[in-house]
Amino acid sequence: MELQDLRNRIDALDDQLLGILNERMELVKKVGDLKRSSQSIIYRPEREKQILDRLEKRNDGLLTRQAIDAIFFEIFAVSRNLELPERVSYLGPEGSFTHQAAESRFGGMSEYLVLPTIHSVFESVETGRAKFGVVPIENNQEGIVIETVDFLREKNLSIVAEVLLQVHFTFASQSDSLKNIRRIYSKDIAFRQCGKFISEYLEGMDIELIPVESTSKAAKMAAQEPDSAAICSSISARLFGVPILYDNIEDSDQNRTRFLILAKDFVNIKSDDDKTTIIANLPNTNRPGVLYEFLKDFNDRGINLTKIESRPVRGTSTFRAWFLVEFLGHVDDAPVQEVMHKYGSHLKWLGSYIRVS
Ligand SMILES: O=C(O)C(=O)C[C@]1(C(=O)O)C=C[C@@H](O)C=C1
Repeated sequence: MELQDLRNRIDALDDQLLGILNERMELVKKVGDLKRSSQSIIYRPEREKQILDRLEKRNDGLLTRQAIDAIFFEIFAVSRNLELPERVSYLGPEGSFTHQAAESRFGGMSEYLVLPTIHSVFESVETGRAKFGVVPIENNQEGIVIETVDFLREKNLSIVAEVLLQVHFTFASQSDSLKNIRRIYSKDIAFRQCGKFISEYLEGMDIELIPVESTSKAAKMAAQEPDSAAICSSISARLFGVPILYDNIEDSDQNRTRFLILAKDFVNIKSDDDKTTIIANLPNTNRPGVLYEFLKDFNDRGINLTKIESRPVRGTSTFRAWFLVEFLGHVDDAPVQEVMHKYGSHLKWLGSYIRVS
């Protein structure tokens, strides 16, 4: 078949897609009207997951689950904006991995508020300047993001959802030959995570590695200085118009960062695959066995703990700690309710949300 014939058939399918998408939006608008009149929540991650799971089961074509997710998350984001436009804040700068995580759930059309610190993201949601906030919570190679964990305890926000992002770095420069590059900008942690690439490709060359605050700052610098390069995310290279010379240059393809979507007073309905996050401020932690007994309470009820992080209780001379605890299940599950009641005000529930694996 000729190229033109194939393109004509693609055009015809695109016409159909457009018609179907508009038809879908008519229905979404009606859902939005119903929700507004009953003051219900617009964002329903468990419904979105149900749709994605159903489509994956039905699918017998070339689309992978990842591709179905990417296409439909964009459709859901457009739908939610049609139902009620909502502003989303994230830890910037633009082009950061948190930006990428935010766009993966809220799409290219949402209104974004780019903020300089994790604290300002929490504050923007608390004060209602943004309906949702996106912050990193942990990287599987580097560990927990302490600031996020501490603000989860201090502030009164709920966890709506988690997002997992595989961290890929690109090598971007306006120079088309490595020979002409004199400086490479990046974040110190990114230099560490791309060590093999740096030693293999840049061995023996007179190049200075310059750490800057963020990988998007690095891309910005590389856009201004033609004899420099940046190790950055592909989104920031694109944003600043710096050509990508090498993609996926990280040492390990296991590098993943987990982000949280936060909102005020948000409650997810139970799904078949939930995770719950709580803060435990246990009494009498100087008595032997207190933490053991607490953990045993989960074990005895068959609740699978997935994380326990300890943080210091500040403002005292003791070495007391509080804990961020995560486990599989929803707060409405009977065994979880038992533990919550047993410890009462010593536990703070932060949210039950769909687990991303
Ligand atoms: O089913 C709903 O509750 C909707 O609002 C519709 C819809 C969708 O586009 O399918 C949009 C937003 C929600 O997060 C979930 C689903």
